[in-house]
Amino acid sequence: MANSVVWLRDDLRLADNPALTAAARHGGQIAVLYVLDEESEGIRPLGSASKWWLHHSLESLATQLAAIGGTLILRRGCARQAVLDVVAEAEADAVFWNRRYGLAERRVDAALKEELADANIDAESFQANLLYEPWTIRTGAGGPYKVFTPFWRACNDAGEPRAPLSAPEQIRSPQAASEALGSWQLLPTNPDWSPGLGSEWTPGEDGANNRLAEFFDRQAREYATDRDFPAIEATSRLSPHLRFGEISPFQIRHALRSLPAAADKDLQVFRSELGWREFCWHLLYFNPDLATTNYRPMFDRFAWDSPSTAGTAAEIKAWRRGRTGYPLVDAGMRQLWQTGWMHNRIRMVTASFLVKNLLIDWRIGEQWFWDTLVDADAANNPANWQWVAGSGADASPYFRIFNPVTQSRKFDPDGLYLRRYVPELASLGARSIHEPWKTPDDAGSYPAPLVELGASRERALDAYAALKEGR
Ligand SMILES: Cc1cc2nc3c(=O)[nH]c(=O)nc-3n(C[C@H](O)[C@H](O)[C@H](O)COP(=O)(O)OP(=O)(O)OC[C@H]3O[C@@H](n4cnc5c(N)ncnc54)[C@H](O)[C@@H]3O)c2cc1C
Repeated sequence: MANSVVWLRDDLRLADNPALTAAARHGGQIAVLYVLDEESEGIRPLGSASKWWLHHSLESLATQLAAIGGTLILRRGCARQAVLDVVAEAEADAVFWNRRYGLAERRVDAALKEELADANIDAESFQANLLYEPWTIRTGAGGPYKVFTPFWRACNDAGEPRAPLSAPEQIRSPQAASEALGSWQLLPTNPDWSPGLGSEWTPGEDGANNRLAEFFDRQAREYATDRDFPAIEATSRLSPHLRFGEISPFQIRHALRSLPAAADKDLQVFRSELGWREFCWHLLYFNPDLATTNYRPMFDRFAWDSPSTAGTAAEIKAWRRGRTGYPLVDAGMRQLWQTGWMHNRIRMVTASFLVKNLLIDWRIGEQWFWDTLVDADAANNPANWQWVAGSGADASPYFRIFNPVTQSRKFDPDGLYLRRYVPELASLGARSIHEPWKTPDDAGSYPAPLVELGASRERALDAYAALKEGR
């Protein structure tokens, strides 16, 4: 009986993996392959935190595969060549994979499919990582959506997504050489900045399922109200697991159905957050340059400060290091550095501070998040940055400039989150911790504010007015 190859990409799981299920049905031995492709044209290189995650996720996947009799084959290089090599080595007559939606990735997949067809090798792809394929959700006029609410309504009208598939109980893998994971050097050394990530996260399918179970047990019920408070662990923290496909949106959606109806309001909000993920991928599918190009071309003329001037370079550095003098911004940027993750509300606050109070191009912030987030996502990251900057689809109105002090008082009233990530301020009381410059004697080495909020807000509004008026 002929063998097959399963080429895994952003779907590092055994359960609800249609490509793997198809291979199991095909029969014969299954060569399960992961390719670290930093060569194919247009593929965005992984950021440092994503590399850390990938290492541990692959390690976990290899262990899980071994438990059902399989082996994971690792190759580095051009994906096309790696897949063709493994097809030959495994004497396979079929290749299965789950779809990707970025343009560069789609081009690689389409070219490979053709090449395999010419060689009489069957190649089949599946829907696995999005509930709704981007091209299936269209406006009445047949175009892509630009606004979330009607997009999500159209998704819901399209019907309930399919039930998840079980993991195969047993597979057999052919002999094929694999590179050693360690030789890829995905983990940081000199210095090793990852201990904080290690204590926060368990990459892999088990880690993902545990997060989901914990979220359902403890948190899902207060999600709608508590999700905005960064000191409360009220959100699912599933984002890096979804990013690497250790859990599928189908599994989450299906599991939600098992919860009691009493939690309906919370679950509705949670479901629509998963909808935002679908929307971001819909945007990326139709706007492949989302990470580099303003969705609204009008913003091409926006007067960002030049990052090469000394003053702006110093501001960027202070923002990255969590030394802007605004405790909520700094707590967020330090949470990001220490744990590879930042609470959603604080992502909005830190991003708004960079692009509006400092007038720094959103692409500089997007790239920093890309490098430091464990959930750095090719669609969610640029779409949200553009949403905050005002240049994106369904974007926040430009005049909505998050005030880090007001946000801090409202969403971290006792300063618990601030104290956790900005320990220099730990001795300040709940009233003064949000504005430490008013009690400088107690703020120790904590820096003075980088800019004044009122004046920097006016400068941003002027820049936007000039853009609109074509000045
Ligand atoms: C400037 C900025 C950059 C961001 N960059 C990323 C990124 O690179 N990767 C990423 O996954 N999310 C990104 N987000 C969206 C959001 O902050 C995270 O998805 C969320 O904080 C992850 O935590 P969670 O899993 O606990 O979320 P939950 O509240 O539990 O939500 C469940 C899931 O819904 C999805 N989701 C939630 N909010 C959004 C959103 N606004 N847009 C798209 N999907 C969403 C995520 O997959 C998330 O895991 C960004 C937001 C901002 C403002």
